[in-house]
Amino acid sequence: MAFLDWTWSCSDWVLLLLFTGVALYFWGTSNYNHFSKQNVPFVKPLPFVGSMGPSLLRKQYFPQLVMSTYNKLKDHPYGGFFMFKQPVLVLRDLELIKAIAVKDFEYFTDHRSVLPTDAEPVWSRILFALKGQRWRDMRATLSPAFTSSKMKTMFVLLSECCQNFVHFLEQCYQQTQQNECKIEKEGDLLIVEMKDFYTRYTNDVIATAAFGIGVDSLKQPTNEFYMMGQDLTYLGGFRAIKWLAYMAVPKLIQKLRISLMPAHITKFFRSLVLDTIATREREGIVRPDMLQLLMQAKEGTLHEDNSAVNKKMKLEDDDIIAQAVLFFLAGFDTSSTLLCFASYQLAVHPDVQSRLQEEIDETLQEHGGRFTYEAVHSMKYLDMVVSETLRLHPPAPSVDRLCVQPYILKANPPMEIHPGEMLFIPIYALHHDPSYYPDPERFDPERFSDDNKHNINPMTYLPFGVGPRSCIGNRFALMETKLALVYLLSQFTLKVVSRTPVPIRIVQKGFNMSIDGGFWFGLEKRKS
Ligand code: HEM
Repeated sequence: MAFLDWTWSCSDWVLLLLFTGVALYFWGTSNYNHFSKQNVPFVKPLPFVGSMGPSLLRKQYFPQLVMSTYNKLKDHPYGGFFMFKQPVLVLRDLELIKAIAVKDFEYFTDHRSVLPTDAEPVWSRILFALKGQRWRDMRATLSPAFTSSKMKTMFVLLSECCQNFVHFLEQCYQQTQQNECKIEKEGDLLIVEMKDFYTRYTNDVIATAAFGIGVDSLKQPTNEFYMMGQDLTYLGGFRAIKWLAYMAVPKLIQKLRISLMPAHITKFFRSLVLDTIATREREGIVRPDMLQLLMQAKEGTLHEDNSAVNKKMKLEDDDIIAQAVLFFLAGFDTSSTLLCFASYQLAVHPDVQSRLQEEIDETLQEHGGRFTYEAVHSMKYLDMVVSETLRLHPPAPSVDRLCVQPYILKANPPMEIHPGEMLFIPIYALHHDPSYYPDPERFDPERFSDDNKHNINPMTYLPFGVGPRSCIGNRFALMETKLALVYLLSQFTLKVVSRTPVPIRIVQKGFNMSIDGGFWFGLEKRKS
């Protein structure tokens, strides 16, 4: 057979290479006329990588890529870019965003597949990955677990985690605690890498609130739950290559049934959840946490507030494991990122920090020295600070929607969208658009004061996404972050120190945003 004949001449090999190169080029650019043939403006793609080049070369981090795409499409209600070979329609116009995500939601109910379903039987059951009716049923089943009254019952668990960290910091301050965490004492200050610190807090919060186990990751820095969480969210080395391959050629990865989630992690979380459920059932233990609510959903006894039992669907064990892990994945890094950026802004804006501390002190006094659920939720300035941090540094820079039924985009010019096509809502860019937020890079909590917040168009402020598919855990996330800030600032003041990077340079670590050099701050003990 000529193909296997090693006596091929040099020119034969050159021809073969040339042919392969040309064939690959055509494959790598095969659908790059997707937008041009419809006269839709788009960001020019490069072969294979589409518009992702600057992000892959680490010249632009994902929020910057979202921003530059949005700016390049200025003056258009929508436009295109390419995520590798996948054409993605970016929505700029606020009415279009509202139509896709809210009014005509039934045409765009799904996200693009986040994981190869065949290779990930547990992971493909997570709410975020579910599609169509199955998503509707699961969302309706889980929603009662996130109402205000359920948050109130979980408040006590979160307060315990906050008490643990304040106690730990006080011990470090008095140097009675040897710690393996990134906390050092320098003069009157504790020097703390807050990303590490807050990640341990949000990890403990999810451990107790979602998995029903108590861990203290500051006192036991290498506890198994924490280490598994780190492993789960580690996106370096070979794992990064697998994820990139999945984004570039999802069908091939699906076909090869390559698993993106290491089996030992799935095994750990599976036995953790199943053992806890078995112990609770055996010993009749009832605990005010998400696992208990998932167990009730499985039994069909989970109540909507003030209404009947939700009987939308029966959960299987794998569904429960999947949702518990999702709460962990969706919650712990996003919330710790929010806490880090809030701390940064407070440290570099001491006037804002003092005003917030005054509010905390007064509220504490009014509530008899106790941080109750009502006390934390009554703090208006705290809400303004957290809202402005979420505007300036949204942990999710964009969200996607997948078209599930043919749709005509009612814009000038109109556009036909077909099932399987993907759309993007550029959260980060909307939050930084000067026509919606004057002087957008300035940290100004006043934008969210009672007098000003009515000027904000709801479609320009989307830290938790938008419409029926928005974040189910937003109340929980806000409670967890506000409570941590209240506990911390009632005892300590955040200070800029020589290791604090000012101004910050955003970098991407794994799924989330961080800053170059780490979130180093000084903590000064407040005089009582
Ligand atoms: C500051 C913290 C958080 C931020 C900024 C955030 C943001 C988001 C965003 C942008 C989405 C996609 C929404 C959309 O497509 O419109 C989302 C979805 C989701 N989030 Fe969060 N989230 C946070 C914390 C949490 C927490 C603590 C939990 C659970 C305990 C959670 C659970 C979920 C789930 C389950 C979904 C998928 C919802 C669905 O597909 O129906 N999130 N989140």
